Amino acid sequence: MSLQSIKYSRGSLEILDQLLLPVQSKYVAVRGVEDGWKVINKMQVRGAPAIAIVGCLSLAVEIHPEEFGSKKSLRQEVEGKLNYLVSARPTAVNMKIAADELLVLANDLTKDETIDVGEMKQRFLSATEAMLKKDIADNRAIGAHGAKAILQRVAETSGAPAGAGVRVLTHCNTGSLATAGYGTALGVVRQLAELGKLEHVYCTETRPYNQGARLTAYELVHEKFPATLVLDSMVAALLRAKNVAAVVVGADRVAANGDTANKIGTYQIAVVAKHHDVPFYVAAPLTSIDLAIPGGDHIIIEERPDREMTHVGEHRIAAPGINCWNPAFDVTPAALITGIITERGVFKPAELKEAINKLLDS
Ligand SMILES: CSC[C@H]1O[C@H](OP(=O)(O)O)[C@H](O)[C@@H]1O
Repeated sequence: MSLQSIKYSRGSLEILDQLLLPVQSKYVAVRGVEDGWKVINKMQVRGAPAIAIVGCLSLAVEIHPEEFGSKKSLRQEVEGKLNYLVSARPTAVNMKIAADELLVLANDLTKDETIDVGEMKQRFLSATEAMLKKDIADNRAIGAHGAKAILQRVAETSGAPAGAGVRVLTHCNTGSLATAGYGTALGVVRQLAELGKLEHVYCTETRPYNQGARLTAYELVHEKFPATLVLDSMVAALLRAKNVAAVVVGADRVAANGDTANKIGTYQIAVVAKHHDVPFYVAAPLTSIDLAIPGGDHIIIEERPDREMTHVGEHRIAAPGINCWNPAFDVTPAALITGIITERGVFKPAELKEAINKLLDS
């Protein structure tokens, strides 16, 4: 049983094939950008941060053995292949942000007359490799900020005895299998557990890919957390009956106003949480926040193949001939979001844009 979604050393990249989990734990070699695009598009690896890291590392393993005649030719190869990788899945912004940052680096290195093409390649490889450690550090910070915010909110509003543990609900998979490690929303759950404050965690099965039943449950069992799997259709009954203190989910793209695209089903959980006065948190690194778009209506929502709904593996579960609608994500309006938990702190949606701009300026 492994929770390491990405295995990398310079010149070598493997990903844990998440289509086979939880029954089979098998690593798949990613030999270059074509492989990288395929494993992302097929969702053998998924999760906004993991998509960006695997995409960029697939470029790193491709250019590592290559000799480039000039810095310009290296830059042109980098630009073309980064744009290709961004096309693998359109909703999560992390790959686009990483591609933009790496292209700025490639342009700067091209202009830097103090280094040759060999040094440029080494610096480019180092920059892509740094994403792994940074993501884990970001996730641990998200976990710390998120756990503190939830415990503080519960202490202020629920009347629970000081120091009591909390019961939380999460959706989809936002753990080590969606990132370089530790996780975003599941990083908050891990931090609550590390503080001895996790009374119980509920995870939804998250049809149709079943990230919750197959991946989050896999992580929670691995960690031996007190956890229960629920159907997506049970969330209203759960919030009514089980004294859930908070909902914490991930994000694929957070717009400047705080509207958030996340796994399909997130929006209706947010509506139900509002009805039951349960705080609803989004946990996301700054690399998932897209200040270039004003609101959720501007987010492209990926539609996945009907077969992901009509079959479980090779077994058909829907009537042949029925039409399907299979958007992979939906958008939760900022008005339903209590706070956006990032590695730099927790922000109300209305404060997000100004706070992030201040952080970026500093
Ligand atoms: C930290 S993962 C963020 C996000 O990615 C997942 O989508 P997918 O499994 O389709 O890649 C899900 O929406 C998570 O919340």
